[in-house]
Amino acid sequence: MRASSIKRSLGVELTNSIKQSRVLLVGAGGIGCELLKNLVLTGFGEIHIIDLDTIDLSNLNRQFLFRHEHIKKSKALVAKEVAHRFQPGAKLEAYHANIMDSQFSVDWFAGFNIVFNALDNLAARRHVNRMCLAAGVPLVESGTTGFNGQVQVIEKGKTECYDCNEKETPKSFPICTIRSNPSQPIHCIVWAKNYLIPELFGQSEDSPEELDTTEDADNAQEIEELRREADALKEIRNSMGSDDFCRKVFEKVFRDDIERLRGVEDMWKERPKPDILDYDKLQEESASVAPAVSVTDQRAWTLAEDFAVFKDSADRLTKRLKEMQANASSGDEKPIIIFDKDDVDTLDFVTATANLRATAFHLEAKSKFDTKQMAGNIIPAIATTNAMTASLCVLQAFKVLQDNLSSAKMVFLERSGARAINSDSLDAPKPNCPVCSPAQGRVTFDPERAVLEDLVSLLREELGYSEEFSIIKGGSLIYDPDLEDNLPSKLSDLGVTNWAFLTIVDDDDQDQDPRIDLQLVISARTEPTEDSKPVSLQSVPDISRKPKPALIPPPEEALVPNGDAITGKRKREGEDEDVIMTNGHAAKKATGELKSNGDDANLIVLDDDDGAILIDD
Ligand SMILES: Nc1ncnc2c1ncn2[C@@H]1O[C@H](COP(=O)(O)OP(=O)(O)OP(=O)(O)O)[C@@H](O)[C@H]1O
Ligand SMILES: [Zn+2]
Repeated sequence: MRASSIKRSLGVELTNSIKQSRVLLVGAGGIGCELLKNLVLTGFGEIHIIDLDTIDLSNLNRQFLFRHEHIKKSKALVAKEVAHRFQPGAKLEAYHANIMDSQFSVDWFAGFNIVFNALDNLAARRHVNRMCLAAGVPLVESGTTGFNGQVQVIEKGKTECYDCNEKETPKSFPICTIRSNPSQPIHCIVWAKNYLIPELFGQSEDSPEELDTTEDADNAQEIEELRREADALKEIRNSMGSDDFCRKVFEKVFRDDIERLRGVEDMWKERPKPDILDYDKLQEESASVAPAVSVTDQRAWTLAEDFAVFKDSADRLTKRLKEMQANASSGDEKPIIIFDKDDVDTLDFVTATANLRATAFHLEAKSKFDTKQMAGNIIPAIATTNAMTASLCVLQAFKVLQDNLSSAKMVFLERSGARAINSDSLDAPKPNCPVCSPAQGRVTFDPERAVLEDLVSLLREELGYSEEFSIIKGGSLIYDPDLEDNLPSKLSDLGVTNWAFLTIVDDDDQDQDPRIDLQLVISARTEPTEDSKPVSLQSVPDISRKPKPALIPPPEEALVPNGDAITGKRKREGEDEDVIMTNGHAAKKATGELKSNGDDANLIVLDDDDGAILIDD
């Protein structure tokens, strides 16, 4: 878009703040590529891009900055290079790195006017949320799943933070469900992917992440039995490459193991016993099936087809592993094959063996396409959703730059319902949020000298804490009055490194109400200072007292849009007043009009109470 069009659309003031802004984009994947293009073309002054990953073939369908020749190159560096061509004057900086690295400190974050999250995982999102809160930088958080998208503006003390609401943790399955008692097709897929493949071709894992062993403490005997089964499989692994390898694997997992389970009568009171599968019978039935049937990915294969693909993919994997072993040098780690949804051999093997198991347990077989989605834990990423979400991020960023937070929104992109885009007012911070409710302070320390006692004394002498308080780092207690043994330990030996976050919890309710929690960001001194104290306060925080539960007032600066109380409820569909997009056409805001601009017939103006948005047709 031409600079003059942007200026006319957004106004001189906003255009200037955009030009002067220094922003950080975290993640150069599906949303990130779209967002980078938007930021560059809108004229943001300086854009820093960070991504830890390299480009994969499966990214190319939607991460449009990347081409075939970029595969295996850094996402951040290629994104920077390609986006630069859109606007050669743009100031771009790229980092092929993990945003959670300590080099990206609170001070580094503080150098940006806005941070945009375009990430795909909870841990990194949480980390950036915390860093932005500590640095006092507004964060525009975004995410998509399939047709749904969401954009949220986060500002310390004014809005909810990313952690104000609990997030669902990824699903894990009890180990016995996976190994002994599957009741859904996904259980068979996880079995094939996380148990059978590692046991045969990979590194045997006792407790891979999708298997939850905690629920099974009472079930020690069953676990022991499963261990014996795994040992037997390891022996079969040694016969890999021999003619009867496939038969041995098959008869072990689809005959002997099932036979044993059928004998555990208690398991089959509510459901039919699993069936034993017959190798010779399936061999006969599959005689006319060509292994090429594995390219059929939209329908579930027949049992004979599953059998044929099982044998064929097992042969392919065996051959591969043997070759890898032959090419490995003696000092190398043992070569292994791990499941990858984009690795056809492993996907065929998982689809076929999961379906054989599903049939044995009277469950539905799944197509290769469905198995890929389920095994890769993926809801398909949709380019259009990413593009729309990325544009909503920029619209919200305009409100942040205009310091007009009361009109910023939590925006939802949905496929169902009358409108594609719905929005909700931003809520005030949750008073009991463990991340954003604590008071904030900064201390510096000398990593060579500082011991825990120095920090404890500082808290008592300079901040007035009594005897009763505790210090927590990353969920572990490093100090409370009963943990005096730690006092002479160096902070660095207690895991307190540069830019660590410490939480101080006041446990004293003798004289008056305890203080609210205090979050201390602790940074190592690099230069020798005049200050000879091993630990010193850099900023003196204002630590209020915990309000009594019934009397929690909303924080003073909290957002109260239109003077109304915040209810935290979603608005009904069609009730909000933001930009609407339907059927791919950008339409006007509820009250606005679609106009054609007289002196530039190619321009479509979208009216919005907050200023017009101009689209170059
Ligand atoms: N800690 C992190 N530091 C830097 N970048 C990160 C971090 N965690 C995730 N990312 C990046 O965020 C991006 C998220 O993009 P996206 O959701 O499109 O995922 P993807 O891995 O590219 O695609 P998919 O998972 O759908 O195959 C990825 O490029 C990923 O590398
Ligand atoms: Zn919060």
